This record gives sequence, structure tokens and C-alpha cells, in this order.
Amino acid sequence: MISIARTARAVAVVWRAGRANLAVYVVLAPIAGALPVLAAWLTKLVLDRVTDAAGGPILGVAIALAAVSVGLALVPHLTNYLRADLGRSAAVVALDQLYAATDRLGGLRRLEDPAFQNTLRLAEQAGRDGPSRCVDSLLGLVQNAVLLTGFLSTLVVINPVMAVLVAAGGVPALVAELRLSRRRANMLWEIGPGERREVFYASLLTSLSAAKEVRLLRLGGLFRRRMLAELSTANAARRAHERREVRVQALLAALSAALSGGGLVWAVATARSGGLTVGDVAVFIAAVAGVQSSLATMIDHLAGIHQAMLLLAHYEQIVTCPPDLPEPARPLPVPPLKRGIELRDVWFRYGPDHPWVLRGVDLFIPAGQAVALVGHNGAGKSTLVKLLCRFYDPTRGAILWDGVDLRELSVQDLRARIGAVFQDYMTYDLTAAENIWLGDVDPAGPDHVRAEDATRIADAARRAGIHQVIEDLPRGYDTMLSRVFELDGDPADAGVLLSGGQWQRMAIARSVLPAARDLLILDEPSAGLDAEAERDIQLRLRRHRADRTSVLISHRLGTLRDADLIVALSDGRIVEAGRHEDLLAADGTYAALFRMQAAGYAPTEAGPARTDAGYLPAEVGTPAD
Ligand SMILES: Nc1ncnc2c1ncn2[C@@H]1O[C@H](COP(=O)(O)OP(=O)(O)OP(=O)(O)O)[C@@H](O)[C@H]1O
Repeated sequence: MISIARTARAVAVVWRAGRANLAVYVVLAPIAGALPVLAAWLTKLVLDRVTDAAGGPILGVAIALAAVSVGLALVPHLTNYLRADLGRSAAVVALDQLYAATDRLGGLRRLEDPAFQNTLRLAEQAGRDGPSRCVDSLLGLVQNAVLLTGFLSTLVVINPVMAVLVAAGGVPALVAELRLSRRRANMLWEIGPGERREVFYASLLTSLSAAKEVRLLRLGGLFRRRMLAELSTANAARRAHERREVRVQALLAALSAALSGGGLVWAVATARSGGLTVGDVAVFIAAVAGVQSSLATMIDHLAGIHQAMLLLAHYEQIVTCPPDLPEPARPLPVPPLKRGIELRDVWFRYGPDHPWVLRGVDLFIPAGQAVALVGHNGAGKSTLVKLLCRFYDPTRGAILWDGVDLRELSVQDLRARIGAVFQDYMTYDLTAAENIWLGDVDPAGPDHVRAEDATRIADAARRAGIHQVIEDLPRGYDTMLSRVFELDGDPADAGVLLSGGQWQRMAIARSVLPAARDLLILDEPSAGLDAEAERDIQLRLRRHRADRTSVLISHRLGTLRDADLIVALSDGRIVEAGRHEDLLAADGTYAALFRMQAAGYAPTEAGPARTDAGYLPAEVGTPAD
């Protein structure tokens, strides 16, 4: 039910977050519980001595009561501050552990799993307030246990039957609250996917990158309705749960009110017959209320811990999740590539229910040479390079780096040897300098661009042919490439956006920033460039690639003709491989595609030559359209 080990781990997080604060909080909790009991007894003494002149000196008791009242007034403010501060610091520690764990995953599989995403969302919630809520509830239990002990002993002295009745009244409440907390945790899990979709639709309505399509296609209304539908479904589930809570809690409150009402009638009747003093009645009323409220609060805290435990289970699932790319106990360091990379009978599919994407690929990528992959959409080209970066492991077969299986190597070392421009490269809402600097961040270095990085950043920008464009920006390399964030929080310094081709050059600059990468992967690096820019970037990249191992993917076959080896993939298999001239002579798939594109460049009677060498699959743009 409530796991001791998990509770201990939650306490450890809070302890790490703020030892001094936690220590003070721990000391204050029992004091906060004792003060109301002390106040009730001192009030009884004051009343008894006021109503009975022979009762003894009153001044000292009155001063003690005043001192306790000051404590009663101050302690809650202090504990509130400590609670909030510990909550913030614990969230920092817990979220740090959570995101370090997601970073350790290494591959892409888990992030592509909707169930993992659901768990991750609840884990984020639990990480933000789970550990501190758990400690709050534990200390709340301590505080109220002291309060309960004090008032229950008082009741036992005055009326033992009443003490038993009030204490027994807590049992159904405890059972009911624990059930409710389990139901609440289940309800949060069930509405999780819908809430993620709600956030997705809301982000489409406000994100700049979606705005063009959303406005042009007039999708705003549709997405808003879908967002509201998800919100209503989640609200309905929450409402149903809260109604159940209200029903149960109203019943429990009625039971507790009946008990305290009965007790009051008994106390007044007994006082009338001389069995209790005025002070006894006052302390009895305070004790009944104190026992009931401390019991109710303890039950709340127990339910709170119970629910925090259920949510923390998701948090722990993520934090202890093994990497989706298993590494050997002693991964081998990755030496500079000398001979080459070999794909040996590589089969791959994205999941057991998915079709095969690669079917027995055998390929040798010799060190220092350029290998080009060509083929229709969906042939498996990008998948192959994702395997080279070890974002996934082959389902069957192996990939060898100078003869050593990638699975034997350190993933981090391997990635440090690869530079890549992916088809879906990133555009970061950061400065121009940072957008390039991210290509070679020293994990042990500072978290910002240093002055001495400026030269190599500018060199990389030159190699990608984007240096002058950056220089001409309002703040040069310090210009924010964003319209949604301003530089250093200064609203007057709103940034600029680059064109698609300029962004692509930024991605290229990022990939060529590191001085030595053994393997350069360029997946459609010039898709967004005009013909002249494409030629320019190809020349620059060719110079950069010289003597480097590279894997190139492009649908513009003209850009690949100087590759050392051109490999045509079809339906996950290699159907042809050779140099450009050999493949043309072989007159196969590559030759057909190449000629089709070349024909697109030739002047026709109907009009001038095309400047764009892109091609479309045969079924797109046919007269039948
Ligand atoms: N993450 C993924 N999960 C499931 N299937 C995927 C995933 N990524 C790609 N696929 C599938 O794998 C197949 C090969 O995709 P891949 O991106 O490797 O093709 P490609 O040759 O690079 O195509 P293109 O020329 O369009 O970029 C496609 O059918 C695609 O639907």
C-alpha cells in the first residue's frame, strides 16, 4: 500500500534538496502539534482559577498562555515558508534526476512509445511535487499524532467512552480516503493520454511553426474543438471523482458532527449537575474538536502519501528505466576510423508489429570515402543512418566499426565521432552563435559560448556559406534566431527568423563545427536550397568531406555523382551499387532516376529548363491528377 522504501527515497530527495530547512521543519512539526494541547490546558487552568478564587495564582498561567498563543501564531507561518522552499528545492533535485534518466536512454525507442510518454507526463508531475508532498504529509502526520495523543489523553481523563467513540469514528474515514486516493491516481492515469492530446492541440493553436498551416487551412476551429473535447472528457472524469469525494466526505462529516454534538450535550448536562467545572467543559470541547480534526488531518495526510506514492511509482519507473540501448559492462572506447564501417546482413523494423524496413543489407563504407544512398521515399535510407548513429540496434545482423560491433562500443564515444545533418534538423530559438556552437559542446565545459569560440564558429559558418548572412543580422552572431524569445529578456531585442535554406546552412555549420568527426552524415543537406546555393554548398561540403568518411543522402542525384560509391536502396534492400558511371552503364534503377531528373533540366519546346533537380514519384503530378 504505502511503500516504506519509496517513502524513504522521497525523503532522501528532500534531504538532498535542503538539509537545514528539513531539520528545522522536523523539529517544528511536533512543537506545532503540542502547542494547541498546551493552549487548551492553560485555558482550562485560567478559567478554573478565574471562576474559583482559591484556585491558585493566575498571572503566571496567563503569561504562559500568552506565550503559547504567540507560538501558535508564528509556527504556521514558519512551517509554510519551509514547506514552500523545500518543495521548490526538492523539485529541482527530482526533475534533475528525471531528465538525467531520460537523457541516459540513449536511443529513440522509448520516446516513440505512447505508454512511455504517458508515464513520463505523470512522472514529471510527481517529480515537481511528489517528494515534498510526501515529506509534508509525513511531518503533518507527526504534528497531528502529537496533537491527537494530547487531546485523546485529555478525553480519556474526562470521558473514556467518548474517547473510544471519537477515535473509532476515524476508521471508516481512513478506509474511505485511501480508496478515494487510489481511485484518484487511477483517474489521473486514465485521463493522461487525453490531457497530452489537449496540450498537443493547444500548442498547435499557439505555436509559431504551426501557425501558417493552421491559418491557411483554417484549422483553428477544428483544433480548438478537439482541444475542448479532450478538456471536457478530462473534466468529466475529474468531476465524477470529485462528486464521489463530496458524497463520501459529507457522510463522514455528518458522522463526526453527530459524535461531537452528542459529546457537547453530555458535557453541558454533566456540568449542570456539578460533575464538570467550566474549565473541564472548555477543555472537553477543545479536545473533541482537536481529536476529530487531527484524525481527519492525519487521514488526509495518509491519503496524500498514498497518492504521492502511486504517482511516484511512475517517477521511479522513469528514473530507474534501463537504457533502451544496452551497453556492455565495459564499453570499448571508439578509436578513430581506420578501415571502415560494415553493415553485415542488417535487418531492421521499428517494432515486432511493423514491416521490415531494412532486409539483409550488406554494405561496406570504407574509411575516407563518400558513400551515397539513393532510393524512393520510404526505401529505408534515413533508417540506415539512424542505425549508424546507434539510435536503434539492428533487429538482426550487426554494424561493425573497424570490425567491432557498435553494441560493444561506448555510445557517447561513438556519437562524438559522428557529425550529421538530419532531414528533420533542429532550429533552436537561440542566438546565431549558439545555434552553431551546439554542434560541439564540451560536456565538461561552460554552458555558454566563450569569447574564444567565436573564431571557430565563424569558420564553420563560412564553410556552410552563412557567415555573411549572420554578420548582416542586427546583432551579428548575438542575434536571436527567434520571434518568440527575446535576447536577455529585453523585449526591444526581439530576434529575427531565417529562411528555410538559411536554417539548413545553420544546421550544416553545426555539423561541420567540430574539427574532427570520423563520419559525416548528410541526409538531404541541400533540400531547402536554390540551385545556385545548392551548388555552392556542395562545393563547400566536398572540400570539407575530403578524406573524411561520409554518408550522403539526396533525392537530387546530380549532387551525388562524385561519390565513391552510390548505393540504391529499394524496399529495404540494396538493388545496385557502384560509381555513377558504372550505374549509368548498368542502366538500372539509378540510371532511370538520373535520366528522369536530367530530362527535367533540359530545355523543352514548352518552356525554359528547370532549375530544380528534385523529382516526384510517378504518381504525383500526372495528367490524371
Ligand atoms: N520512427 C519510426 N517508427 C515507425 N516507422 C518508421 C519510423 N521512421 C520511419 N519509419 C518507416 O520506415 C520506412 C523507411 O523510412 P525512412 O525514413 O528510412 O525512409 P527514407 O528512404 O529515408 O525516405 P525519404 O526519402 O522519404 O526520406 C517508412 O515506411 C517509414 O514509415
